[in-house]
Amino acid sequence: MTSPLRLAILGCGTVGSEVVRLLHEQSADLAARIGAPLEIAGIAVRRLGRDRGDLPVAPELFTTDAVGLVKSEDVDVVVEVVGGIEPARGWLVDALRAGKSVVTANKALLAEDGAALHDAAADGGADLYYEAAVAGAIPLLRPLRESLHGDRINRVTGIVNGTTNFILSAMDATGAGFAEALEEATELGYAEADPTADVEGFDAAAKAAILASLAFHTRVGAADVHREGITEVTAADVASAKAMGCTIKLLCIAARGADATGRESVSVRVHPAMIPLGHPLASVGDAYNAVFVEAEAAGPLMFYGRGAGGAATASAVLGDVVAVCRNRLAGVRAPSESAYADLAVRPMGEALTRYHVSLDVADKPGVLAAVAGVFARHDVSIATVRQVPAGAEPAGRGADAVLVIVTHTAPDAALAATVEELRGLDAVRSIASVLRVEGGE
Ligand SMILES: NC(=O)C1=CN([C@@H]2O[C@H](COP(=O)(O)OP(=O)(O)OC[C@H]3O[C@@H](n4cnc5c(N)ncnc54)[C@H](O)[C@@H]3O)[C@@H](O)[C@H]2O)C=CC1
Ligand SMILES: N[C@@H](CC=O)C(=O)O
Ligand code: NA
Repeated sequence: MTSPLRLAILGCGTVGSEVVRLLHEQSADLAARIGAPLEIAGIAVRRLGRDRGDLPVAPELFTTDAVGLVKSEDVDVVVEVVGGIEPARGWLVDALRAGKSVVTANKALLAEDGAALHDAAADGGADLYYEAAVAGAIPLLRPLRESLHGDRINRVTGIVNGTTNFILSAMDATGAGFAEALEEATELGYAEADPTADVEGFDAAAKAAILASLAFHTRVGAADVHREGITEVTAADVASAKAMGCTIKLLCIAARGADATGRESVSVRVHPAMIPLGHPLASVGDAYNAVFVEAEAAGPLMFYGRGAGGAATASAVLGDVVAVCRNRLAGVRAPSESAYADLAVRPMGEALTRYHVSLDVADKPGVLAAVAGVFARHDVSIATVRQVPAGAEPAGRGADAVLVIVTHTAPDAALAATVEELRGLDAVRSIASVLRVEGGE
């Protein structure tokens, strides 16, 4: 058999330790599939003292000198599972420029400065693979990057954050509020000690940027993504959704469309939205992820599985390790980044959405007409109106009546302006819930 391919592993936390374990457990199969054995050249960690006795590797492989490990002449492949922007960016740019293949799970870095990595990969003639960065174990980026390159993708809609999906699923199942559901997610080990990146939508926004870049052959960064998290989603919102035969999910939506001047562009957004129970994403519960891709010739495609967790994520990392190692042995590299389309990213105000608005109103003549007039002034067409008498569900608001309005599709800016004007209307006592609605029209 050919001489071993040598791996530098950067980081040995949740994902890194599982990568190391699987490399050991699967070593014979991996060698057979690649055509050469894999050897760990070193594992960069922050502190050497930690007890990692359960990991099947020689203790002398651990080092705190990540830079030295990356630069080492006898490293072929760098596996980065540390996360964050720096020092990861510096390590990976150096490795790629030196012609080393890189496998990374670092969605934050790819969304913040994917260009630096792709450019370095092109400069060094090296492979850059990152299947684990979006939707963990689910094979999704390779299909977008390879299998669907003969097709034209129009839209990608996904649940790409496991923590928030767990929280929203728990709120839906038990009627719990956000804080209570977050506590449960933390107890079960889904949410991290600082859950900000998950619950405020930063993690999903980074993944949305990566998905949009691949789907539309355009560089889309985290800053291009409209982002809203789930911290404002209330038990009343969940009840409103249920009453409409819907559920609430944190969605990542990347869609082609025309901008205000009619030029082709894309919109990329992450926000909570109501989706009908019959929508393919509605039944994705617990901490699972799913991504729905709509392509012109292929039609709808659905990808589903575990988007997080050490072993699940390590599966995607190892799949990439096998791919880059095979390429090295064959003396080839995967096609470079495809960003030729260079489409503009539309502002959120131009995204076409639908709103569900629940208003506490006075139950007297003329109120419905006044409310409808506000929608008309902003050129927003109403799809359905439901009036719930005070005391009926949703209960306990002390209003005379609750008006539940669902709109047809309109630019987000027009919908937001409608809600703002409704807030100032005399007949409207308060706005109980505003949520976007996706699917089903
Ligand atoms: N945990 C998960 O379910 C998933 C994680 N990812 C990504 O995988 C990457 C790793 O995530 P986790 O393993 O969950 O994080 P983690 O926090 O468990 O592990 C990161 C490790 O890197 C170490 N580290 C930090 N700075 C270092 C340095 N300068 N040198 C060497 N080691 C250093 C930390 O001590 C820690 O052990 C991140 O980019 C994350 O976004 C992607 C998909 C799912
Ligand atoms: N925190 C993320 C982990 C994977 O990317 C999630 O909850 O999905
Ligand atoms: Na994946």
